[in-house]
Amino acid sequence: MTLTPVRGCLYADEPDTTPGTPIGTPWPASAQDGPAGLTVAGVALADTADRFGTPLYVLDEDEVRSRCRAYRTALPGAEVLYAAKAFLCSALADWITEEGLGLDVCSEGELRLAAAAGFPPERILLHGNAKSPEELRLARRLRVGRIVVDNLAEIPRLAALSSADTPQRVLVRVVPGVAAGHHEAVRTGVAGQKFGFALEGGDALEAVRRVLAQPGLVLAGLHCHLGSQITSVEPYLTAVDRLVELLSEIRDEHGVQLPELDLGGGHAVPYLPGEAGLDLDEFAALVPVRLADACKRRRLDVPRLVVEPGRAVVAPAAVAVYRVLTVKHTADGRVFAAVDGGMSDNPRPALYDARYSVRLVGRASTAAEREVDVVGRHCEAGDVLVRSARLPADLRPGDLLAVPAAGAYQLSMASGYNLVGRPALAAVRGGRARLLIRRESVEDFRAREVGR
Ligand SMILES: Cc1ncc(COP(=O)(O)O)c(C=O)c1O
Ligand SMILES: N[C@@H](CCCC[NH3+])C(=O)O
Repeated sequence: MTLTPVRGCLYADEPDTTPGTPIGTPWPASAQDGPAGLTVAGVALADTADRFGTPLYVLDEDEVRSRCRAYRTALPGAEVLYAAKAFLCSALADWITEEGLGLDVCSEGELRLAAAAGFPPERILLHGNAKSPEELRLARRLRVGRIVVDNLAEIPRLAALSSADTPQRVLVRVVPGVAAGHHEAVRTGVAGQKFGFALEGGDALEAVRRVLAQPGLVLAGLHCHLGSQITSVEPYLTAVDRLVELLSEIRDEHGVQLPELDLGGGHAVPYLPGEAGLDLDEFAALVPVRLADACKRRRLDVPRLVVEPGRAVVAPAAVAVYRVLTVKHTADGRVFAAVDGGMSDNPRPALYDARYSVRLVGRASTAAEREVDVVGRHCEAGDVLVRSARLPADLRPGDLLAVPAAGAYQLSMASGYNLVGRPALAAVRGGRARLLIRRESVEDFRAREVGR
């Protein structure tokens, strides 16, 4: 590998073609251990960290693309919408467009970014429990394909922006009464949380009635989202049964057959070695068949299946790289390795007690492994990134640590806490790295200050 000094740092200007050893899940498929240390898409993480600084998120473009393709191949009859909330930037929007997926957005910001990136509006679906009048107007102006209705007040508001000549296709978000997901805070398939209309008690049927009464709205189908990080297909099958039951009630009451059934996202990925995600092949083998059978029993036309994976497309494609700032050995035998990021770039451990794995990159160590808590740099005792990690006992300041499965709900949920600034993001492909998002600086914060 040739190392060339550029603006005071070193970077690899020739792709590293030395074969390494693949390290498997939860790392990107391209991740290898080799002479250059840990590489992703042929790029040494240590070189990239030197080039762009840390904390750095490294996103493997081909991993994202191949995950999009896997969905399209596994579910040929279905429509696949990438859930932008997992993470969105213009380059990612380009890859999603090129791979033929649609986009699920839930805010004016996501919608504007997608539109500015040139994402085809007819392939965009807008949902959210609190859409502002501006968001609805923007969605109409941009001609987004579908809007998911989440409360009754939205129906006349949206109808006022639509007409029989330029109708808006909508889905009704249903709460099917199915509990699934990795944490209570993300279980949206049950009553007692803020999203959607419950099946039980008739809320969902009432929403359907009101949408059908509006000449400017076209009811395209039903929508649900059960939760996030769901590892089994079973909850989706139960949701299919319950939603098909509702479809048949709608047919019986209104004489209409709805053409779409959106089961949302929630497909789990492995975060730890040996962990399993949702099996996409099993999902693809069981869900469409269950849908067809349930419809046949009720003599319904089979609606088109829509899925909205976010995490499963992007989480496994990124690695977060941190530099160790201090290593504290306590009298009671604990070791705390504090890194230059933390809960401001990854709030998931603090929010959901999420577990991650971590590896030393950039140097080889023959030291025995020991238990280390990898902690962040923020003023919170709960700012722990990886509890009880196994890392070499000679871990020291200046070392680099890499955390896999970092592509979803980390940068997108990053905050400005302690004015540390949100990390940079680099894309890697074919042995080359390019910066997609620069690091946030205090100047960015100061630029928003307009008074004192
Ligand atoms: C409506 C909807 N669709 C899709 C998703 C994407 O979920 P996930 O990233 O778990 O696939 C979410 C977030 O959980 C959501 O709320
Ligand atoms: N942010 C959550 C997922 C919620 C997705 C939004 N509906 C997580 O990291 O697991």
